[in-house]
Amino acid sequence: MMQQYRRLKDEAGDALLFYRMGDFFELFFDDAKIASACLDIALTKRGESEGEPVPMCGVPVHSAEAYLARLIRAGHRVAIAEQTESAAEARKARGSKALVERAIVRLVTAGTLTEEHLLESGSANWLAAIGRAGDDWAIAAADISTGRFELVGCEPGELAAEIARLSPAETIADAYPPGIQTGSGKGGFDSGNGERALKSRFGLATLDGLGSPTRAELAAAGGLLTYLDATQKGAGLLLEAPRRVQRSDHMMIDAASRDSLELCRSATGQVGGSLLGEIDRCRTAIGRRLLASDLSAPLTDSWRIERRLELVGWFADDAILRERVTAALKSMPDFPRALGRLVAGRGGPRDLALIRDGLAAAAGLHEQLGARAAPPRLLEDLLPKLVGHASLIETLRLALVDSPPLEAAKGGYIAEGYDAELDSLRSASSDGRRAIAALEAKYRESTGIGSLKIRHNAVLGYHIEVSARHADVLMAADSGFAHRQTLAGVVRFNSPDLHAEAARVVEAGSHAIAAEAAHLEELTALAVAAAPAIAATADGIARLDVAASHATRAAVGGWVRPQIDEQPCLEVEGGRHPVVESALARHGDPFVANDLWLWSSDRLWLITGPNMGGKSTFLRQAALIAVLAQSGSFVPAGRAKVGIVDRLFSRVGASDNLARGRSTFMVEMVETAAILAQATARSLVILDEIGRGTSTYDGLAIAWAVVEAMHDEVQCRTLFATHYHELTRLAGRLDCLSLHHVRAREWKGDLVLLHEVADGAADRSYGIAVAKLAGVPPQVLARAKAVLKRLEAGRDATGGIAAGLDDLPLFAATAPAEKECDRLREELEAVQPDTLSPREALEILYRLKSLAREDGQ
Ligand SMILES: Nc1ncnc2c1ncn2[C@@H]1O[C@H](COP(=O)(O)OP(=O)(O)OP(=O)(O)O)[C@@H](O)[C@H]1O
Repeated sequence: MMQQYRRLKDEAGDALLFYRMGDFFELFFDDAKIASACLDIALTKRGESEGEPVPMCGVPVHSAEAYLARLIRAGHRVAIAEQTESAAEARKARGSKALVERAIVRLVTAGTLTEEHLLESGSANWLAAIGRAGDDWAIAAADISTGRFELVGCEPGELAAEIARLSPAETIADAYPPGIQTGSGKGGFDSGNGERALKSRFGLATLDGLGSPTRAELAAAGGLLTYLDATQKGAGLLLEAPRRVQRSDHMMIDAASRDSLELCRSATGQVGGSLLGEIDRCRTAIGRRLLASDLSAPLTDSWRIERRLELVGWFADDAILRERVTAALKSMPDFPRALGRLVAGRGGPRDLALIRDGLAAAAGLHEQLGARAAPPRLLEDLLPKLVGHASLIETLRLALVDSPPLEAAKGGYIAEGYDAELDSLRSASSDGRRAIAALEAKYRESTGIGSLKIRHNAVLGYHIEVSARHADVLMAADSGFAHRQTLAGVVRFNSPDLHAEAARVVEAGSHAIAAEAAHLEELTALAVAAAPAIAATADGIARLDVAASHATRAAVGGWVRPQIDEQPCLEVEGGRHPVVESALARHGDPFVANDLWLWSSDRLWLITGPNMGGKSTFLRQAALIAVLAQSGSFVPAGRAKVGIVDRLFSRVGASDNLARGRSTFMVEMVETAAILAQATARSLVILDEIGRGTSTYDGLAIAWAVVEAMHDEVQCRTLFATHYHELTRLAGRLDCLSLHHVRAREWKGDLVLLHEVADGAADRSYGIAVAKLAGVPPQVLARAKAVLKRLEAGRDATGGIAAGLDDLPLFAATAPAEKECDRLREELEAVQPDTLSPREALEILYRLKSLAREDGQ
């Protein structure tokens, strides 16, 4: 057994091996130690290996799913080794001491799950594979619980942002992509393998129909499909043909910006408190997953955005229709995931019923919506997807009982009237049961024992049971009963009549179960054959649900349809931060709406004002409004015009990221560098107190240089909140920068924060007043005031820390003159290495060195 175990363990590699022994999955050696710690189950010992006791632990097969879920969540992979023959078969084939054959039937990993209990209903479960061809990178991502499959080519710098968009359950690669943690795949990351695998999986002669994927995309697809084959071990796989996603089709938002804006998860990692949690009014899990995916990838194509907005507007304008559709969606099951399980061979009768009910509800929605005049364009495209399943629905309706059991093992899911033969087997079995009931009555009468019962259990089957004190009558040699078992208090018997009836019941029952299983197979095949059309119906339902959700949220919050523009503008009247507004409303506090006007000639707003004044809130609300608008939602404002944003960056100064092993300030600078390198003129950048994580002088200097670079070089829409009042001097020098502040007032010695954004710089910073609000003790406040007075006197005398900045040349004048570089480059370009003698080469090298030295001075 140990040999067999070791062979399977070698095959499982770094995955924990669940080794099937009867009703348990057992784990041995280090696997047992890891699993027992993670699952909090007892670690025992079994036998010896090399003189040492073998550590072991186990989980019952019937509850293995729950344990699997915990191991997967803790980041493990699990290989399932099943018995591939029964003990009797092994004995028959190889003698009485034969070992039962076992094989790994599946490798369970976070990215390859299909089981309902192992998946989160509201989010996609992506497996992402990162591939590379030369300098090109790409991601192939598949969610086999619903069949989605994407190929995305990206620049190396965009890779991390794309992975953040997908938020995969598992990422694999064989190269080391910059800054991304991945697990190792199972090989196959080359374009030749990718091409072969795609062609064979989708039965294609050429890949032109898939939009001719790039070599990097093929390499990624190769790694992905190889991994899926290795983990699924020949089980079916729900996978649509891959959709090629252009990176530029959606707004690029990197991981740090997603975190700081709390788009799909709040700072605590929950959906509640995030933008997604705030706007989600979806009625179906399918819709909820699409909403999360929409918010993660706002569109950049105004035509597609408008189509989504039009559908939301249609629902927003008609409350009655919206209510009706919402009510219809409420009963919609998660049928695409049911399909995923059926395709993988892990489905049951209930999954078929979910498909039946989902498709029937979709057809009902089609009827409701199809009758409407002048539907929006997107709806016209969606409606045909909702129907076309009439015969499948009808077959499933006739074949299945209303609510079939999860498991097929005990039967009872095929409806009466579907199969006459099955019906007669069932009636034979129920006739038998009736006959057994009649026997019970007969025996009571003939023996005179009123408490005699005919019972059934797994060991004895049907048997007669009487209490010990009545047993003598049945024990008599000529009683016609045969003794089977004596327990404390009861004695059990058999009889020839009972035996005959029981055999009838059992035989008919097992034939009936076999007949049901055959039907289950046929019906599953029917559903699997319709998989692409069923997945399309699910997509249609999801889009309807999301649109209705947006309309509902808009109606509740008084949100408006944004105007989408190609110009780089962001004009918001009466804008609100949806999450902060809701949080305040829970305490009965009002949110103060604010305006924002960014356009090409006034594209950088520098915002000052007291702590707690609402600067961060104002910045984030601008970013959230852009995200909402471009993902096709109405926005929390009185009016909004959103110029398409290609990349969104949000940085909060000095945010802690010690987990990644970098100091706070280092993180801030790395992220600021990324913005300066990646933002384009169509981007939106919000910078919140950049530079505060270091000394005042350094911080101010960095903030100053960053503002100048955003203004002169990047030239994109930028909101910059700061406590460095000195920066306001930049307003006089930078044409497209304007000053704004959040208002506050002191009233009877107390600070009143108005949360209103007004033009101009703040008059002072109110830091000590905020400290008072926060409950800092009076003696500390008094001392701080005295220190402040001294500092201010010093500043007035010397002109303050920014005194020397007024005659600082403009950013462009100090930026590295490209010309210097160019001279070197020109020289280099003129060199023709193949024609040079060694001596000439050396001379050129000297000349280049001296040129570099001259320019450096
Ligand atoms: N427009 C608003 N209307 C009502 N309350 C608001 C508004 N904006 C912010 N607030 C409230 O003020 C609190 C502080 O806001 P925020 O964090 O945006 O301030 P800040 O100016 O960035 O502060 P700091 O400079 O200390 O980071 C919020 O949690 C919210 O409760």
